[in-house]
Amino acid sequence: MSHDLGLEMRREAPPLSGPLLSPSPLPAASWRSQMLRSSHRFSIPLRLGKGAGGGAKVAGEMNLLAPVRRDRVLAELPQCLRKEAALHVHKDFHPRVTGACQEHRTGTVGFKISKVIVVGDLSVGKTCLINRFCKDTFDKNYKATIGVDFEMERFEVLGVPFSLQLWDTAGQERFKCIASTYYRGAQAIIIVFNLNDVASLEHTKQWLADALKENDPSSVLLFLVGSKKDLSTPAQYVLMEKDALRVAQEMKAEYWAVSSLTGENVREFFFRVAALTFEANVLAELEKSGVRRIGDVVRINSDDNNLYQTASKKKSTCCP
Ligand SMILES: Nc1nc2c(ncn2[C@@H]2O[C@H](COP(=O)(O)OP(=O)(O)OP(=O)(O)O)[C@@H](O)[C@H]2O)c(=O)[nH]1
Ligand SMILES: [Mg+2]
Repeated sequence: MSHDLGLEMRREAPPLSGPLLSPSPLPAASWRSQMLRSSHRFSIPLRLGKGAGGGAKVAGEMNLLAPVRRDRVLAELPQCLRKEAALHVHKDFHPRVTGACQEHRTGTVGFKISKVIVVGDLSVGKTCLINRFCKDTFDKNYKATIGVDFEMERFEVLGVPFSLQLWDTAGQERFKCIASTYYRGAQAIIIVFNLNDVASLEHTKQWLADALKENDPSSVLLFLVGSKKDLSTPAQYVLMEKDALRVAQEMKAEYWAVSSLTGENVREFFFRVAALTFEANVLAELEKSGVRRIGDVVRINSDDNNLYQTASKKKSTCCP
């Protein structure tokens, strides 16, 4: 049974199994025609069990097949909204990241996808936010998300292809247990609250705690996003922003305020998410390749039975 209540989509995604999507139930040609669009929304059927990292197969195909849209090309680091609550305030990408991109040393980053989960109270505007960015649409009617959906977005950052998988989760309590099984493996968590509803801001701490149960708090990037900015008067907004900045600082999250109705800050926000996630991925890749070089030097020694021996092993036989 697939859930389609309130969702415009839609092609059923392949069932999830473990960290990867299992083979598609659709013929390859059918998936390929879907892939030729640069943004895709999938519903996850309710029958699915646990699974979280999903999408690598789909993303792999997308990287090969779909060209990146011209308006998804990032040549510079998009800036934060408020310096008081930013993940970092540097003007440019980390110099090691820029250098690695120029020298084509970004390893597997161009072939990977990064999972981003979007959580928050019901009706705060999570689905509208994703739809405004991915499809440039806005629906004024509330249609609850049941379980989860995800949308694929492809970017090019500093000349390197980069894909984000945006997971839109249900805010309604009765669907939360389904949605939370998809939290695992996120590289970024977007916690949305309604700028006109202080309770939804208070609840963001619980949403964060739940999402962090399934993720590594030391490596995940956090964003706190106030929605429906168009409904606040400037005076109301200033008051709410003060509280939101404090919460963002406590969480170590980057703060944004958006309107999916008018589109204010939506593109800027997602570009920032893509850029910071990309930067973190490249830095992690460089770290990994550095460790590999130091710790796993491959030696060829014809005197040994094993022709390939790591430097550390060799050392231990010489110096007991
Ligand atoms: N004025 C205004 N209304 C918005 C905005 N964003 C969303 N809405 C409205 O808020 C309602 C809920 O939006 P959704 O995006 O469906 O909310 P959700 O967070 O996905 O809700 P769940 O799926 O139940 O968790 C809809 O009626 C939207 O039209 C906005 O920026 N401005
Ligand atoms: Mg929704």
